[in-house]
Amino acid sequence: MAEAPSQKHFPVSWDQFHRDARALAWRLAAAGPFDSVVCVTRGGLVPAAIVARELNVRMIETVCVESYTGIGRQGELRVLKGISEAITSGSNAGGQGVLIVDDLVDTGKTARVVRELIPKAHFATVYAKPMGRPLVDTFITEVSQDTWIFFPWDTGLAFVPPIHGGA
Ligand SMILES: O=P(O)(O)OC[C@H]1O[C@H](OP(=O)(O)OP(=O)(O)O)[C@H](O)[C@@H]1O
Ligand SMILES: Nc1nc2[nH]cnc2c(=O)[nH]1
Ligand SMILES: [Mg+2]
Repeated sequence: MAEAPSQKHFPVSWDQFHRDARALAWRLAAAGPFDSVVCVTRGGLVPAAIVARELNVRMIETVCVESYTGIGRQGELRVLKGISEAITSGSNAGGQGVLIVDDLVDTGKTARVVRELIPKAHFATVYAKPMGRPLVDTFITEVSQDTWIFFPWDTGLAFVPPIHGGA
């Protein structure tokens, strides 16, 4: 898969991701309470599970978005499934008391589209890049715009050649 030459790599292990998602939950505990969690698929599924467990939220919804087709390759953004009215009705109108969770914000395109669907919701991500940062209410770690984050569900153990060369 082709990627921009200046791209730095930021690999995240399961352990690290769990710690960071739990740190996000600690921060969100002070920003709530939240009646429901909306996760932005697919990357938001794992952090949403961790955050919902920590905050004892059992009402979980998805908003299904398709955007990136490879490392650093953003295609046209399509919302494949919107947010159920059950989540945004009554006292939760407009997204009041609703928490949106995604793994990261990069250009902010995904966050902007999801926010339009549910403007009063609180938007949280584990990681943020500078362009998308203004669209997020709460996040844990910022990485530079030219960094590509590799999540544990996208990676696996592999041989690394020794520094001195050869095997
Ligand atoms: O701020 P943006 O530039 O819009 O990028 C952020 C989005 O990109 C990734 O999703 P992706 O489209 O790769 O799909 P996935 O969640 O199914 O992996 C990530 O999970 C965010 O949702
Ligand atoms: N895995 C991954 N998906 C992304 N989508 C947009 N930016 C990123 C990134 O840095 N890593
Ligand atoms: Mg995503």
